[in-house]
Amino acid sequence: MSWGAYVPLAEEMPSQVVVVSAHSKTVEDEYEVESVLLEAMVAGHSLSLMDQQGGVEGIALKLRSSIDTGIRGDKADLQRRRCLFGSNTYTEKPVKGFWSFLWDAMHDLMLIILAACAFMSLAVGVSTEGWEEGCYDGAGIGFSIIIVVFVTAISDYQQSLQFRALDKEKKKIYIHVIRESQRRKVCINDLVVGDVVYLSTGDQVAADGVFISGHSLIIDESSMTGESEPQHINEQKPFLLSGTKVQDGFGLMLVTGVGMNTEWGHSMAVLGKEGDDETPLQQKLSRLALLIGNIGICFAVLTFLVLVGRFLVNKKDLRHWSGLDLLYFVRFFSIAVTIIVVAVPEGLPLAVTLTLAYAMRRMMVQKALVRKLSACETMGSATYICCDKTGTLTTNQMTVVKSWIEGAIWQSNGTTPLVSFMVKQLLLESIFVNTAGDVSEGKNGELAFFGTPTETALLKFGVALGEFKSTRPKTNIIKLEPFNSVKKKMGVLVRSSSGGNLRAHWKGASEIVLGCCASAIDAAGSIVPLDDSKYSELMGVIKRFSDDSLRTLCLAFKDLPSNYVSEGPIPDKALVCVAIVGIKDPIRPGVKDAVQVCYAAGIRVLMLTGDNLNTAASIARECGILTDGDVVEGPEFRKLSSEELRRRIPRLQVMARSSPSDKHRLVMELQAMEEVVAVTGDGTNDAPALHEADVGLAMGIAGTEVAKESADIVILDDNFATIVNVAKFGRSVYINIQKFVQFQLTVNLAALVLNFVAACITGHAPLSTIQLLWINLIMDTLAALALATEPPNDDLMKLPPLGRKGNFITKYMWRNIYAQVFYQLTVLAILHYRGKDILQLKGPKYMEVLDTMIFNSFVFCQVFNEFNAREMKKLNVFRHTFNNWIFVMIVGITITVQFVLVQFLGKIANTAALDLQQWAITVLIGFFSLVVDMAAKLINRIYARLFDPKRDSLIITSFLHHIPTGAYQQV
Ligand SMILES: Nc1ncnc2c1ncn2[C@@H]1O[C@H](COP(=O)(O)OP(=O)(O)OP(=O)(O)O)[C@@H](O)[C@H]1O
Ligand SMILES: [Ca+2]
Repeated sequence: MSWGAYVPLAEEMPSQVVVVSAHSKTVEDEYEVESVLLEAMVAGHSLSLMDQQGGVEGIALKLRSSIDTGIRGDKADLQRRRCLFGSNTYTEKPVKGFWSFLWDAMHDLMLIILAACAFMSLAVGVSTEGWEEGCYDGAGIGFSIIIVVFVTAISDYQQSLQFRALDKEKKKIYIHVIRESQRRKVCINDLVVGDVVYLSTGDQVAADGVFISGHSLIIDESSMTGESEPQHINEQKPFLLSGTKVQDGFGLMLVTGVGMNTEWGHSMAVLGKEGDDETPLQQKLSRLALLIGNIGICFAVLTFLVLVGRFLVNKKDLRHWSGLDLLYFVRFFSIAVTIIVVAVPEGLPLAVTLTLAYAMRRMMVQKALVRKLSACETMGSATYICCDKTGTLTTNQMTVVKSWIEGAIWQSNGTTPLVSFMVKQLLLESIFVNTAGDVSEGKNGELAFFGTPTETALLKFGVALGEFKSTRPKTNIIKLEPFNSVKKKMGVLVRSSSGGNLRAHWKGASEIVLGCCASAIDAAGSIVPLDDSKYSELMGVIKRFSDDSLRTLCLAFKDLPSNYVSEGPIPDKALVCVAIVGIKDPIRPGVKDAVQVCYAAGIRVLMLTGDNLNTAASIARECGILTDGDVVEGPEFRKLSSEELRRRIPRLQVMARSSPSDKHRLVMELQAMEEVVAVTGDGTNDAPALHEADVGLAMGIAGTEVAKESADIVILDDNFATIVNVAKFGRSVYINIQKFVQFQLTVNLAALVLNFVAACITGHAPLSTIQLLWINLIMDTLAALALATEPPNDDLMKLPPLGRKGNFITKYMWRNIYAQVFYQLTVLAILHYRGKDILQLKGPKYMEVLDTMIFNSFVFCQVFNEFNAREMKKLNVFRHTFNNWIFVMIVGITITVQFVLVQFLGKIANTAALDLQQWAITVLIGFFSLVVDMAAKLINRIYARLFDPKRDSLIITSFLHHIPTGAYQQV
C-alpha cells in the first residue's frame, strides 16, 4: 500500500497523517494496513477480511512484524507504532481535584443550617450591639465551619490520592512477547500493535488480536461478551478480545488493536470505573451513626424547647421584644443545631476509611496489595488460613535434584545422569517437546527459561542432558493436552520431522502417570513389563523422593502403530515409564515462625496442595503445620459426606492431591461451620476457592492474572509471613475502630447530657456553639486520626480471633464508657452548681470564668480519655504511645489550640482567661479520668475473678441490640 492510501482517512484520523508524513516513506517504515480495518475485522469476527489481508502471516507482514520473530521493538519502532495505532492504555476518568472535595464538604446539611445561624447571629448581633461587640458569635461559628469544611475536604482528598496510587499498582501486569526473535517480559501497557504475545492459562488477554498458533486454547469471554460458555480459539475462530481471560491451554497471538481502539477500550470509555463499595464494617457503623444521630436530634429538640420555655417563663413582659431577645433565640437555635452536629458521629465512617487506608498503605510497604478494602478487616477475624504449598510455603524455585533413570538413582551433585543414547533421546524429546515452557537463547548465548517453576526445573534438567535448540525442531507436535490441576498430567502426540510413526509423551504426578504404565525401561536400557515387583520398586522410589519433601514427576511415552489415526484424545494407556524425577522446592525462611504466630493467635493453618501425600506431609511437618493432626488425600476427601467431613475437619491439617473443586468444597464446609476462612492460591485452579473464601489472597509473583483478579489481597512477595502480617493489620483495624467508637461515644454522651441537663435546670447551656464545634472536631476528625492510625503491635497476635461472632461494642467498652461519662458528668455538675462556692469565684465575670472552667475541664477529660481509649483492658494506657507520633501530635495540637482559645480568643470562643490555679484545677480534673479508668478496670477484674472466671471472655452488649453488631455475619 502506498502513501496515498492514508489520504481518505485524513479526516477521521488526522494524527496518523501528520505522523506518517513526518517520516520518510521507505517501505521499511510503513504499515500497510490501517487500524480501523483491523478493528472492524476483530470486532466483526470477519474471517473474510482476514483472508483479504493474507491471514495472520499476511497481517503480521503488513504490520512489519513476523509471527516467528516478532517486531523489531527498538525505541523508534515502538514509538512509531504508538503514534500510529495508539498505546495500550485507557483514558481514565478525570480525577477529582481538591476543589471538588471542598465543594462536596460544603454540602453538609447541618453545616448549611449552622452557616445560616452564623449569618443570623451576625446580623442580629451587629444590629443590636454594633460591629465591635456583636460580630463575634457569628464570626466564630463561621470560622469553625470553615475549619470543619477544610479538614473534611483535605482528608477526603488525601484518601482519593492514595486509592489512585493503589489503582496504578493494581494495573501493573506483565506478559511475555517475542521481540527481535527473543522472548521478553513487558508490562501490558507497553504492548504495541504487531507484537506477538504468549498466552497461557490464567493470563489476561491484554489487547485485541488474532490467533497465531497454540493448543487447546480456551478463552473465557464472559467479562466482555457476557458469553458464559468458554470459547475454543483456533485457526477457524482466531479472534481474541482484550479483557478476556485464558481459561486453559496456551498459544501465541498477534496484536492488532490496543488501548482505546479495542472493544474493551470502548466499553471502558462508556462505563468508567466502579468504586469501592462500603465494607461490612462501614455499613454496620453507618447504622450505628444513624442511631446516635437520631438520639442527638431528640436531645437537640428537647434542649431547644427547654431553653425557649425557660426564657419565656423568665421574660416578664411578653409584649415587648427587643433585638437582644431575638439574639437569644438565635443562640438557642444554634446550640440545638450544634448538638446535632456533635451527636452525628460523622467521624465514624471517616475513622474506618482512615484506618483501612492507613492499614492499606502500611500493608503495601509490607508487600500486600489490598484490592478490596473490606478484606483488611475480615482478615482480622480469620479463624482458618487454607494455604497452598507451592510458592507460599516454599520458594517456588524448583530444581530437579534426584532422578530415577534406567534402574539407577541419580543425585544432583554436579554429575549428570549417564544414560544410553536411546533413553537420552527419549528424555530430551519428552522434556523439550512435552512442555508449556520454553528455552530462549540470549544474544551472548546465555539461556533463559520460561514457564512454570516445575516446567523450568525440568527444562534445566533437560539442558544438562542435551541441547534444546537441536531437539525441538526435530519433532512436529500433532496434538497437545496442556497440564491442568484436575488431571495433573500433560501429554503430546508427536511425529519426528523425518517421518515415522506417531509417539505419545506423558508427564505428570508420579503415581498417576505410573498408574498408566505397563512397562518401564530397566538398567539394561530395554523395555520390561511393569509387574508387581517392578511396580512396587518404582513406588518405593517415589516414596523415597517424596519423603525428602521432593515433588515427584513421572515421564512416560508410547510408540503408536503405523496405522494409528490421530483422532480423539492422546492415548494414555499401557505407557512405558522412562524416568521419575524428584524436584526440590525449598521452604521459605521464616515460614515456621509465621505458622507458630498463627497458632498462638488461634488461627488454624491448613495446607491444601496438589502434590503427593508424602511430599505434602513431609513439607507440612517441616513448616510446623502438620503436628499430630490428620492428612487426607483428594480422592478420599471426595468420598466423605458432609457430616463425616465436619467431624474430621477439626483434626485435619493437610490435604494432598487436591483438585480445585476439593479446595472449593473444603472452604464451603468450613464456612458452614461458622469459620472465617482465608485462602491463598496462585493458580487459575485456585480461583474458585479464592472467590468463595472470606478473604482470598493471591500470590503476586507466581500468581496468574485470574487468581489475582479473584483475590481480595495480592501478596506481592508470595510469602506466608506476609499473610500473617495481613492478619495482624486486620486485627488492628478492627481494634482501632473500637477504640475510636469507645472514645466518641463517651464524648457524645457526656456533651449531650451535660448540655441538656444544664439547660433544663438553669436555662443556659454551659458549652456554647463554638465550644461544642471545637469538641466535635476533637472527638471526630482529630480522634479518628489519632486512634485510627495506632500501629499494630505483636500482642494482637496473642488474642483469639474474633470469628463470626463477637459484638462490635464489647462489654469492656461499655464499662469504660459508663465509668467516664459518670465521672465527667458528676464533676461538671458539681462545678456547675457548687463551683462558685467551692472555687470562691467573685466579681462580675464569675459566671464566664466558671463556664470556661467547665469547658476546659471537659476538654482535658477528653484529652486524657484519649489515652484511656488506647487500651481497653490493660491498665497501662501509655504503652507504645511514642510509636504513634500522629497520636502524640494530635494531643499536642489539641492542648495548644485549647490554650489559645481560652487565653486569647475569649471573645470568639465565649471564654474568659483563666489564671494559673484555675488551669491547674481543670487539668487535674481531666487527669483524674486516668484514675477513674484504672479503677474501673481493676474493679472489673476483681469482680470477674470473684464471681465468674469464665465471664471474662464472654461478651455482653445490651443497649444496641437491634444493631447487628456481630462482627462479620454478612461478609
Ligand atoms: N507442568 C506440569 N506438567 C506435568 N505435571 C505437573 C506439572 N506441574 C505440576 N505437575 C504435577 O502436578 C502436581 C501438582 O499439581 P497442582 O497444579 O494441582 O498443584 P500446585 O498448584 O502446583 O500445588 P499447590 O496446590 O501446592 O500450589 C505436582 O505434584 C506434579 O506432579
Ligand atoms: Ca460529630
